[in-house]
Order: sequence, then C-alpha cells, then structure tokens
Amino acid sequence: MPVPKVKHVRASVVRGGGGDYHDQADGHWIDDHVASPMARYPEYRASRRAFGIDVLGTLVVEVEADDGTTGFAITTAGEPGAFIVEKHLARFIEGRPITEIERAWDQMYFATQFYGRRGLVVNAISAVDLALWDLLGKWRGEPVHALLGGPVRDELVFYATGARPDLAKQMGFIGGKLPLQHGPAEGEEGLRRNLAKLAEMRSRVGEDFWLMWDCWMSLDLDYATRLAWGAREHRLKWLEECLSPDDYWGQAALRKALPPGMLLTAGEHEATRWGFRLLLEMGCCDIIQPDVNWCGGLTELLRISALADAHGAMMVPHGSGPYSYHVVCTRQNSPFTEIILTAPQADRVQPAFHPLLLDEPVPENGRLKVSALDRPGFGVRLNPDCALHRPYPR
Ligand SMILES: C[C@H](O)[C@H](O)[C@@H](O)[C@@H](O)C(=O)O
Ligand SMILES: [Mg+2]
Repeated sequence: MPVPKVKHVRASVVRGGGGDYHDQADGHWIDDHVASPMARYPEYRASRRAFGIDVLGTLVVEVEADDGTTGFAITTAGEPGAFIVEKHLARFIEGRPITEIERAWDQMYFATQFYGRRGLVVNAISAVDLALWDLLGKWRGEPVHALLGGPVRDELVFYATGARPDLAKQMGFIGGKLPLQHGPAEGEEGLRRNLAKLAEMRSRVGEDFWLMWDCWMSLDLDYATRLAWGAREHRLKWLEECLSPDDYWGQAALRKALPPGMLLTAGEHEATRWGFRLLLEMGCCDIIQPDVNWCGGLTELLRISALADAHGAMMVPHGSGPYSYHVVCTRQNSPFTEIILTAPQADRVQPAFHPLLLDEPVPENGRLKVSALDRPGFGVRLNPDCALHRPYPR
C-alpha cells in the first residue's frame, strides 16, 4: 500500500479551555490567588489572568494526507502559534510522506532555532509532531501506544491537580497537588497561611494520601527551603517548580537543602532533550515533568524520557491528557501521571481538554485501563461545537 503524502497543514485557534489549561472562565480554582513570579507586583497577586496567563489560547493543528486521512493535535499557542505553523513549519511537512516524522521534527526545530528553542515555537512544533503521530496511527489503524512498542502496564494510575485534594482522595486518586497560594512577597504571614492550608488538607486526607505543592516558578531559594522544612511535619511528598526554570543552579541547591525524603520536581516549562539534559545532569530534580504538548511533542519526549531513565529519574508528564496517556503506558519510568482537574471547583473529573476533544478517556476511581486507549491515533476527535478560526489561511 503506497504511503500517502501530506497534502495540507492547517492551523486554527479556539478559546475557552481546550489546549490552554489557564484559559478558563471567572471563578475557576486555577486562577484563585495562586503564587506566581508576578506576585511581587501587588496588582498581579490575586489573579494570574491579570498578568495574561491565558493570553495565548489553544492552537489546533490538522495534517491532512492525500488519501483523506487527517490527524490533529492541540497545544497552548493561539494565533502566534498559527502564524509559525502556516508561515514557517508547514513547508517542511506538505508534500512529504506521512511516515517521515523524524525528518519533519529535525527540520522544524533547526529551521526555527534562531528564534525558538523553547516556549511558543516549540509548543507549535509539538502540535505538528503530535498531529503527525495521530495521522500515522489513523492510517495504520493502530493506537499511538502500539507504534511506541506497546504498553508495559494494564492501567494508568493518576494523581490530581486542583484546589481540593480532599475531594481528589474521595475520587480515588493516589494524591492531590495543591497550587501554592502565597509567595515571598506576602512575607511570613503568607508562609504561615501556606502551611496552615497544608495542615488542614493533611487533616482531611489522613497520613498516607500523597500531598504535593505546585509552586509555579514563584519562589526564591530561601523561601522554598523554609517552606519545605515547615511542610515536613505534614508529609509533603514533593515541591514542584519552585524557582525560575532558568535557575538550574538554584534548583540544584534547593534539592540538596530539602528534608530527607521530600522530592523536588520540575520541567513543565522546559523543552527539548537539551533542556532536560541540563535539568538532569545538574541534579535539579527527582522527577521531570515535560508537557507533551510543549516540550517538543512525542518525538522529542521519547528522547527526553530515555535521558531521564538513564539518570534513574521518573518522567511524569505535566497534564497533556491523551497525549500523555499513550506515552506513559509504554514507559517503565512513568509509573503514574497527572490529570489537572479542569472543573471550576476541582470537585469532579472531566476531560483534561474539555470541551475541545470528544472521546477523551478520563480516569475512573483514579485509574484508566490502557484498553480505553485502543483506538487509532490518539483516539480523540475535535468537538464540532467548538468553532475553529484559521487566522492565516493559505
Ligand atoms: C496548578 C498550577 O499552578 C498550574 O496552574 C498547573 O497548570 C501546573 O503547574 C501543573 O503542574 O498542573
Ligand atoms: Mg506544575
């Protein structure tokens, strides 16, 4: 059977949830006084949307082959991402056999290296890469996990990120990750409030349920160290992304300063094998957390995961929904994964990319059978009720 060629690459945008976790309506837990690097400015302390955490919105990339098969994927990149795909990346994909995913990745990365390397550009590359894997799976009639060598486990186990770890425990998750709410700018009172919140949650969930803090790049080395030692009595399992992702030196120092047994995690805002090599070789973390839709896509994540494995580190993707599940089920060093509870009060499970994807599998009782992934490609469809807009048609 001749291998089809890519006929069209289309980049569209959509607002409201979807591929941008922070593009949510008013009153959502994810924007309720969460610590951030901008909290040193009082006007940006109460809300991350106030400084534009939701500025990009979702980019949807569709890759259509000349036999009509179409793959797609999403990321956080919005209209600037659509520009990069239509005006720059598409030229390396259109007209090529749909099987040439490695070649496509290499050309997309090195052609944009002079202005990319991480962030928005690599988010856009990730979406094209994931769309190509979706297309390949659909053409071959196989789930993506089968293209990666197949599952090493029968079910996925999840922790949940949200404001209510107590409810996450009732929903059957193995742990709950809280957003840290107060950073250094709110001084000792803020530190006391953080620790009081953790103590309250520990009292609700009992001794064995995992509790973690997501610090979202908001701290300095001294504050993070004091927070960690204050959290020790409440059995905090890990501190996440405490410092600037560029401060490899501070992260390495923090990891050495933590109480015995407390883990340090990082990586959701890191990208490519080179960025994660730096994190791992400098001893910055115990668990790397690449976002599959941001780190370079699946092609690059396979290299990143192998690096982590060689360093004896776990690779537990940040969010990423089905794009994570198809990889995690095939990697020995990915024993569990994350779902970000995108429901406004973090009180129920809904698809991670709600409302944009149809057929997105969701964990039940904190678990998901790998057999639920057994549909071609990533096994999801675009919701026709979510109107796409193509800002740079060709
Ligand atoms: C809850 C955190 O502040 C972020 O909003 C979240 O998207 C991310 O850091 C995570 O690890 O889930
Ligand atoms: Mg995080």
